[in-house]
Amino acid sequence: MEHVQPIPVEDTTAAIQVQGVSHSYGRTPALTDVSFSVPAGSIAMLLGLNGAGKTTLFSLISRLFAVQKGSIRIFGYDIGRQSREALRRIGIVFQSRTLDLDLSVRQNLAYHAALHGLDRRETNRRIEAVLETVEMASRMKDKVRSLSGGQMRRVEIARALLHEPPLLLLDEPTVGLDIQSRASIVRFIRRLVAEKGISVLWATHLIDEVELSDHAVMLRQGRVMAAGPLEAVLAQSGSSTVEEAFNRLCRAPSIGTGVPEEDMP
Ligand SMILES: Nc1ncnc2c1ncn2[C@@H]1O[C@H](COP(=O)(O)OP(=O)(O)OP(=O)(O)O)[C@@H](O)[C@H]1O
Repeated sequence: MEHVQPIPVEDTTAAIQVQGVSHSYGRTPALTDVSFSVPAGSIAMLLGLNGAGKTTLFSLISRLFAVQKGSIRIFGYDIGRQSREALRRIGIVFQSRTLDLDLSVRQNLAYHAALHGLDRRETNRRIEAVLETVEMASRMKDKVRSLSGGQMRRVEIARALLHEPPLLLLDEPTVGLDIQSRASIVRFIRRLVAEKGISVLWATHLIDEVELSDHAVMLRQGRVMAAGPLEAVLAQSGSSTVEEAFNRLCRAPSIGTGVPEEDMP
């Protein structure tokens, strides 16, 4: 009997579909032939050491940089050719802080709402709602400067949610926070996914933030080492824990040098 190969079907409902993406800074390659997809309604953890290419990937998905090679689709919309449709579906929290310290929490959010063309009444309604979500409504009138690092992060998450995007990009949102603040951020994000069905791509190297029901994209020196439901990634790498998979896939000796990445100058 003739063996019939299944025909690969392009999943246009994927929240993110990255296909064959490469990116270089001058001659330095940062991403090489990166492909993966994030199913709608799921949390995908983007795992990799410092320098693995996580921020570069976020910069391409959020169109901070133009895609040099390959394609990126957000809910089926090409980030280069249909950027308006793609970008309005994305909320992003960058690694570095981007709030204006001398404005109030409300003013920071109102500025973002204006960029998205929301009218005053809708702006007020949404600011209250998103600040409730991250339990920061009581600090609405306070200057950002008076907040703790964890509270600022919560305001940044609120801001990213203000235009009600179905996809949230988080670039190491818990780095530098104490255990309690980290836990509360993780809790808010997971609650958002469960209650509102939004999709999340979450860059981290903190493997305790990963749960078995998540998807994972394991990145090492700009290459995807494994991607898919975490359980499948564990099975594929012959690992019984996330830590083991991370060590095998993301922390292996540096390609071409035999030197572990963290020991490199
Ligand atoms: N503006 C830039 N110019 C030149 N090289 C860069 C630039 N930004 C990043 N790189 C290089 O590209 C590679 C990927 O960096 P990137 O910041 O994307 O990694 P990362 O996984 O986000 O790391 P981290 O966790 O430290 O933020 C690294 O080798 C880095 O040195």
